[in-house]
Amino acid sequence: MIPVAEALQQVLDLVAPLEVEEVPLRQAAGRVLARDVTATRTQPPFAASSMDGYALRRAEVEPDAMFKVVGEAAAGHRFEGKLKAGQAVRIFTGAPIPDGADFVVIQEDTTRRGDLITLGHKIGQKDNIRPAGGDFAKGQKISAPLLLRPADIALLAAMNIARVPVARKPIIAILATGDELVQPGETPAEDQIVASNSFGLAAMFEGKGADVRMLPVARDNAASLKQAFTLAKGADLIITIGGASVGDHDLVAPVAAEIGMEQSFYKVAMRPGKPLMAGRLGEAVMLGLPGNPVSAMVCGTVFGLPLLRKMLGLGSEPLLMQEAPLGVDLPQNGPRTHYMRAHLRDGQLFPDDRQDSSLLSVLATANALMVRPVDDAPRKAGDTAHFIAI
Ligand SMILES: Nc1nc2c(c(=O)[nH]1)N[C@H]1C(S)=C(S)[C@@H](COP(=O)(O)OP(=O)(O)OC[C@H]3O[C@@H](n4cnc5c(N)ncnc54)[C@H](O)[C@@H]3O)O[C@H]1N2
Ligand code: MOO
Repeated sequence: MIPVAEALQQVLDLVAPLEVEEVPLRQAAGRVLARDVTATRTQPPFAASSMDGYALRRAEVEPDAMFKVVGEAAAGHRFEGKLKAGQAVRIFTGAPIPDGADFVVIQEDTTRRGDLITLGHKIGQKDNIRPAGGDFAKGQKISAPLLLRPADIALLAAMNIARVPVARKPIIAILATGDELVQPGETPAEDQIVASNSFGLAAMFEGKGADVRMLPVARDNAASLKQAFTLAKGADLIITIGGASVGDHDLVAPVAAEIGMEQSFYKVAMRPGKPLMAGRLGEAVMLGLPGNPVSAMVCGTVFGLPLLRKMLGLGSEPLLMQEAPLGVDLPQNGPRTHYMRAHLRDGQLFPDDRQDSSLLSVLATANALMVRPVDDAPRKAGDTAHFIAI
């Protein structure tokens, strides 16, 4: 057994950031910007009105001042002339400020009769003009790497960047193993159960930017497992589930070795997830997860997500660890880092009473994995605890 930190480092050492590809802006959300991009234009490209009202000269603003309305400026339609003394231009939000004007009075502060407007008595100091380039200037940079959120997509669009350089999506093949497994929707025989964690892991990785290839379930024999491995060809990461322990039907390690896997490690001092293995298999990295559903999901979180982030070019930082006071007393921890399914409630952390690694219903209602270090001393309610939000 090796410590979690060492195992994670070894796993991360197996991958490098993937190559860059260009995608249309509409497909860029949720992808990782892989190269810096620069604005191809200035926004706004002209000084623009921020209100509906009248453009005029600030020097002429005083209570009861009268102006002749000589034209109109709307968004997309500038006023072509030049404003002269005593003149105003009817203007709408987003319209270019006419030549000669340096102030916009909002229409609520005016009275209009025919072509004439009269100002009220309480005109504010604010000019209601958005300067050219107030948002960004041509050449302004968006720095990579960056996970593109909806606001980034809007900014890229405003910068007129129609094709976006992003990291290629990692292809992750998920291979569940076991004679007992059927797929959701099928009818299990008496001794069978429904494959679950393969679907949970697929959701986990797809949600973080991977393309997941769900392979058919491999049966507990070498031929079936070998056949399934051939279907993983082309994947960047192969994740097996189950068959990782020491039982007579746990064939993943021997079969993977037979087809050329160079193992980095087997067994990690973590709970759940002890029988985790990792290594290189041809061009791909292989992560062999234990079959117990919570073990598989916890290993996916602790190892799979950082691997994915590194492949996407988002760096190698460990998962964000947060702190909160414990809500209960806890006994001494054992010799493995314990990822306890916990509830963060009213700012306090409450580990669930039921920590068996088969209990998906507990994992599904938890919102935190509380992390207890190896041999952590007994803890009292109120002591600081560390957790990963899930
Ligand atoms: N003598 C020992 N026995 C076990 C040890 C050990 O150290 N010595 N370790 C235990 C630990 S810890 C774990 S974790 C499990 C891991 O076993 P495997 O990886 O070989 O997993 P399986 O035996 O194939 O399955 C375990 C359990 O999970 C269910 N399973 C498997 N795949 C799925 C799936 N895709 N969806 C839902 N459920 C799945 C399977 O039916 C079993 O119930 O080994 C312990 N034993
Ligand atoms: O460590 Mo196993 O992963 O308890 O279930």
